[in-house]
Amino acid sequence: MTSPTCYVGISELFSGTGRAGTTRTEAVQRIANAAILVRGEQIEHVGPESEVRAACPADTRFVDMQGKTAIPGFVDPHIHLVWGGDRSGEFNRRLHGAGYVEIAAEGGGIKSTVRQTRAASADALATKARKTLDTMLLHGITTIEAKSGYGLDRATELKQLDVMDQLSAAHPIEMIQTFMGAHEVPPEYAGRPGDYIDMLNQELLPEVKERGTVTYVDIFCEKNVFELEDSRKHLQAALDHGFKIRLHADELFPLGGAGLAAELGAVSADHLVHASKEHQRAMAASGTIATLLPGTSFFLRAAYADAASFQEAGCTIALSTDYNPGSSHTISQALMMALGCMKMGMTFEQAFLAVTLNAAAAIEKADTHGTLEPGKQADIVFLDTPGAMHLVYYWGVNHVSDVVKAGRRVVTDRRLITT
Ligand SMILES: N=CN[C@@H](CCC(=O)O)C(=O)O
Ligand SMILES: [Zn+2]
Repeated sequence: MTSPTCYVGISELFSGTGRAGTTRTEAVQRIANAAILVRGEQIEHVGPESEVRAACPADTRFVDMQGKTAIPGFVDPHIHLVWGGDRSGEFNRRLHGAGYVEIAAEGGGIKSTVRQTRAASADALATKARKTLDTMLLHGITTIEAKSGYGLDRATELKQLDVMDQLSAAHPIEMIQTFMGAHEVPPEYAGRPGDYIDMLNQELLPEVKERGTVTYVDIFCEKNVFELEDSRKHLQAALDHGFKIRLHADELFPLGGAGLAAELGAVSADHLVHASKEHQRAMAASGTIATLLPGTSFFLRAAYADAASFQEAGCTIALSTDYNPGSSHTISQALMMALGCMKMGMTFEQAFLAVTLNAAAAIEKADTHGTLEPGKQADIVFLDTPGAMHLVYYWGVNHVSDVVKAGRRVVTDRRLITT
């Protein structure tokens, strides 16, 4: 058996507690002068340093973290990882006054990335996505949900999934895969979203299921994209094929996607800027996580979801960057916490749980991920700060200095360890 490692000299350990998503912000613990004992891939003990040292076996290797803060690795439960090209020109057009919907209607937006993703080789897509994963790891993200959805045809959707398989096997970041063939209506099916959904249901869902690597099916349930009936049809077909489901819901218009998510028992409904109170309550009753995406609101200069309203309705709230080339080109979960606190009325504790334990719940990993507790996977981020509060208090700065993923050190002193 491998010798355990004990991380000592931790000025503050800050973590949620428990094995399920929570609305209880008291579910955070703060331990001053802490230590963490790790054996193999798991945490064996956390607590005050003197207590943990007393529990360490004789062959323990001690690593002095020199006053850093320890938190669980960030989980990001909504990532558009694999895509080609660049939309900075479109972004500049928006700064000059063009609207996101206006650009999309002209064939830009998601469709522009689809063209560039179709044209790119799998190798080029993998190289670009690997760099993104490296940047995420350096910012403390240790687990993500990653979607296809910039192909919108069989070959390119499968190419995206192939790239995800390749990166999943090679990169320390743990990846849960989602098929999002229904991200937009492709040009070949313009004006015929129902026919496209039929094709996805009959041809692609069985083939994707066969791969065995994809957990979820997601859809952009939105006015003039996939409206409620097409969304219901696709999601029901996904459930029938044995997938779990998640939705982009009520982002730009109050269509009722949040209600559909609750009705069908979706694991998560995301965006939710325009979700009605009735649908928020329905989501709470169905246990559907509310994954809020403040980076998108920021980047589109749009309204923010009302976190207090979801909290009051009893929803478990997660936060995600929604990393993508058009509406939220960022990988910083710390920045999402800052936006959650400053723009959505969240407390620090709520925002912290939303990027750790509740984000893990949004990908059904809360029993093993998202907190620093005995028996959980040893996904640990060390911050070069006197406490976790600096994630928001000293905002816009990457404070991550060291990362341990599944018990293995993968970032040391802000540098990736490549093995
Ligand atoms: N809402 C739809 N999809 C993305 C936007 C993708 C894009 O603009 O490329 C989102 O999650 O925000
Ligand atoms: Zn998205």
